[in-house]
Amino acid sequence: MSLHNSADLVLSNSSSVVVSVSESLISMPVLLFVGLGLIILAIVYQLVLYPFYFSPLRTLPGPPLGPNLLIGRFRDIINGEAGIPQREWVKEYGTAIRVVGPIGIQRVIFSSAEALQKILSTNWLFNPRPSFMREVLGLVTGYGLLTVTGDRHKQMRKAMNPAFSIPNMTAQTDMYYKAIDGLLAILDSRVGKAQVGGSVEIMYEWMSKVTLDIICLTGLGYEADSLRNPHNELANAYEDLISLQTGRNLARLIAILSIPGMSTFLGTELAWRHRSAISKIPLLTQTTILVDAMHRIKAVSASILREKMKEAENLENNEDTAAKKDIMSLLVRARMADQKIRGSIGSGLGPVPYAMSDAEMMDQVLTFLGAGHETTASGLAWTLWLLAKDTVSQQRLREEITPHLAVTESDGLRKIRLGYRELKDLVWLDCVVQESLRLYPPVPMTFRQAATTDYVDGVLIPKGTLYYIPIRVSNTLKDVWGEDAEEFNPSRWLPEKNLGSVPSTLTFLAGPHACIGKTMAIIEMKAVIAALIANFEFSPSYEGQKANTTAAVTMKPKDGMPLLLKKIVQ
Ligand code: HEM
Repeated sequence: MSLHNSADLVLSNSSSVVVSVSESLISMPVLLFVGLGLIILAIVYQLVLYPFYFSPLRTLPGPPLGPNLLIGRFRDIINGEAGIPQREWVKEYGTAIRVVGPIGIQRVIFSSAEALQKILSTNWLFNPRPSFMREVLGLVTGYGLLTVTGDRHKQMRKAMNPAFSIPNMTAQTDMYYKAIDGLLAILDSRVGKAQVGGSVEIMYEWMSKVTLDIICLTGLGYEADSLRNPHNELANAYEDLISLQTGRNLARLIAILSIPGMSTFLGTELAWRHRSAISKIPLLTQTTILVDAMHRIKAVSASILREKMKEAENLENNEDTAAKKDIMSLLVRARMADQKIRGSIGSGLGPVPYAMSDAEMMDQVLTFLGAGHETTASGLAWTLWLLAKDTVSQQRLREEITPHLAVTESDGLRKIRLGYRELKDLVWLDCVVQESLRLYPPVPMTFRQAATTDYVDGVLIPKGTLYYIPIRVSNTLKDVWGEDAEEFNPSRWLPEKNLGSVPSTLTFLAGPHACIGKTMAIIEMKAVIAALIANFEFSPSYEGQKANTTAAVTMKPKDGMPLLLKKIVQ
């Protein structure tokens, strides 16, 4: 209403209307002023008053809050190598520190084994993954085991544990070798073409392909063959997804997903159909690449799951179908068995077993692909980098492995056919893989959030506090690992060094949310590394090459890790 119109109203109406209209005219700017004042006060409170003067955490040591109170230490975190600014802060300020991030959000870093044990194991139910993390993980890895908490997590984990048992892992090792043979053949031909000087290969890309092929076969019984088929839809979609993974994009995604309902919307068909319109909104341009990639991944996953269910039914009906050993087949069959018991128990007789819904099964497919692919690929790329720089360890590994691998007549390559037990018994291989996973943990950090107010390490932690779980920091603490904690020294894992008394690394985390795929990842890494080292010599691709990490959810080499490969003459 314009001022002119209001004046007409004053003249033509009763006195009560005159009063109320003139009051509203007076109160409007006042209201605006008060509103603005409150917003400024809230900002000052959040950025200055609370962290400096009121927070119970203000007495904890830590890096200074400034220089820019709006973004806190965000610039150090985003520009630094994953986990390294935090390591420096822990060295300088101690085992319980406070770091203030963007918009005044405080995070606490505990690095003592006791505190981490309390947060991750003893009191795990009161320290769930924070919701921003569940939103991000849910969008890219489905709302499976990585996002659920409490009783739902317990049920789901119980249903899934048997599929990841050692006997199942042992039965699966054969399934790795098809993909590994394919990788050896491709690299051999590329190195052969390059002749004397060897060939520079972007190792992260190869590791990403071989691990995708392996997880598809072992996890889902699906032949992706991304190594040989550059147009494989799943591999292409994952390539798009991986290309988005930088710290900055992750920070942007977290900001977008903090809008209520956003993560659900981005996962819908509607968002996918209108992705080109959505991409015009500046902050959402990258997000639509993610929406599209996830749409393609979900379409393939849904068809894999449908296939599994059909196979399981055929098996039930004694049709000519062999029982598949991949994890999804095991889960589908276990679910059928549970559903049968549920049906026969009827109402009220005994405990009804939990059976995953179709949607939950679908989320597990996405979780296996998301959690089991890039992590292992990063672990492999870092291991090759460390071996490329440490030629003595590389040669020692070759000498240990070579007698166990037979040369094939046709191509002169040493093919790996070792089983779970044999891989486990190769001592130096174990030392190398453990040490690489310690120094370059593919997941360098994670988060938890205090659901209740509690004391940790004698510090009062208010409800809602964000815990930065310092995986890489904890793996390289000098107090625990010795003066050479930040160096690659596989021999620290030799049985005679008796590391048994030292707490294990946090690479796969600890407690009820610890990685379910740990054994699988380690066997897979060993099999790939053994085959590569037996056939090729690895060295840095140029003088002065350095490892550049980029970290969103996983820590990868920024440049894809170019390494020089030369064939070992058998
Ligand atoms: C080197 C490879 C791997 C590393 C370093 C790794 C690391 C981790 C870490 C640190 C977590 C805990 C995350 C958190 O709670 O914030 C985790 C959880 C998980 N990982 Fe892995 N992982 C690897 C491979 C795999 C593989 C091969 C699979 C499965 C096929 C897998 C499946 C999972 C699942 C399902 C969870 C959630 C467990 C739960 O909350 O109960 N991971 N992983």
